[in-house]
Amino acid sequence: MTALKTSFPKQDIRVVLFEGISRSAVEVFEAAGYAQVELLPKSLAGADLIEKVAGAHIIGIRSRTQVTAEVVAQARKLITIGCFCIGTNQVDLEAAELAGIPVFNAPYSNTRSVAELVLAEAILLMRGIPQKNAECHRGGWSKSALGSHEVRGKTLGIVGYGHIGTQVGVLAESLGMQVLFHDIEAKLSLGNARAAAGLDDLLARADVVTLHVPETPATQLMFGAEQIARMKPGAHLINASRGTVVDIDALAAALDSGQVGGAAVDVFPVEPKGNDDRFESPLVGRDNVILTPHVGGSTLEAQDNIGTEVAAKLVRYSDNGSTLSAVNFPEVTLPEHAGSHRILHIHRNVPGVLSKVNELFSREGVNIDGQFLRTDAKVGYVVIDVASSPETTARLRAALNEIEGTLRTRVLY
Ligand SMILES: NC(=O)c1ccc[n+]([C@@H]2O[C@H](COP(=O)([O-])OP(=O)(O)OC[C@H]3O[C@@H](n4cnc5c(N)ncnc54)[C@H](O)[C@@H]3O)[C@@H](O)[C@H]2O)c1
Ligand SMILES: O=C(O)[C@H](O)COP(=O)(O)O
Repeated sequence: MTALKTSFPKQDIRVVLFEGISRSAVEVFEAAGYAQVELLPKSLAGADLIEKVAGAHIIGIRSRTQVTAEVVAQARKLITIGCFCIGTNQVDLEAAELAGIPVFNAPYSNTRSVAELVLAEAILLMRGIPQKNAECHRGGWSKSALGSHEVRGKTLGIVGYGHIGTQVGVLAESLGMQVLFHDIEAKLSLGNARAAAGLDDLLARADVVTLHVPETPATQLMFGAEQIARMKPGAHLINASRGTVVDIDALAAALDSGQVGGAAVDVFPVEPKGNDDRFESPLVGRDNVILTPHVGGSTLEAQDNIGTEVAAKLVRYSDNGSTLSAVNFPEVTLPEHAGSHRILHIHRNVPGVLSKVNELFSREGVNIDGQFLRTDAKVGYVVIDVASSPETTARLRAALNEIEGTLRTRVLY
């Protein structure tokens, strides 16, 4: 097979990876011939982020970097974004789509890591270990079974029964826990897990409640004073989803009153941008709270896998145009195009664009080797393989750019 060459030289494609993304990602880019890969240890914000992104063709971020509509608007060279994590709420997905920028993520690679942490926390909270640990560190010694329970036979309430929630449920059952879940979608129960009659039913029955919903307008502060009051008195709460899901002041008050017996919190409404910044939260200083710095998915195994998975998706899009598993874009799986020039045309999904594209090719008398089209509500993505000279391809691209509704074109050969 002939080596794939892009019309825009690969050695000039600038890749910037923020937030300490695994070196496994760099290896994927380098193996594919990308020479300019910059690895930054933390996220940037404001003018610094805009400036850095403006010079990049490909960026990789984790949960911290906020790629807003403003950042997208100034990122004129940017062709694709990789979220080296599950959550994509930190990216303005619509702004990216309308700028012709597909966004990719790693939907599965860290789910096991989160599930293991959550299960460990459920055990520690049910045993009152956070308090005992803190007391020992202060020179105290409370050898007592008071308030310490096995998890066996207790009820775990899972809110959001998706990839992580289901894994937590399976692991919890293997320890003998009863698993109840609540989801807005109808979900197949794994093992002996049971769907609760609703969130209130789950809250009334669970000894430990764990949250695994994404950040959406509907999940913002979905867990506040009202929901906490419906929990069993003294039950425990785990949040490793997103910091905006829980009303943190209401949780602090409930921990003080004893309504919540203990909590494990990995995500916060405001998180430090990097490891040198100070962490502050109303939950700090409480012995019955396990605080972790958003490390649910931070294991070497998960990060290594995520690096490989997302970098491979970005390389594939950059080299070949495939958008399979993009989270904001029409999905097209494309074959190799050795011997043809591949023209990518991204346009607003309005009537008449495709007929103008096809008219152009018939007018130019260019033979089409293959054509692929997918649309979603806002955008159409048409990929045309042609056997033409570089000059003809450049002329076709210029003419495509003139078609009303065109958002972006690229040529690969
Ligand atoms: N702490 C970490 O390091 C870490 C790591 C990975 C993921 N996460 C977070 O965990 C979230 C969940 O991950 P996942 O892979 O399980 O996602 P997923 O999409 O597979 O599952 C989410 C589930 O929540 C359900 N849901 C959505 N809105 C809901 C609502 N209002 N009420 C009840 N259920 C609702 C969905 O139907 C879905 O089943 C991610 O979106 C991410 O924000 C955090
Ligand atoms: O969305 C995710 O996968 C998690 O929140 C992990 O994010 P991180 O890569 O910033 O640790």
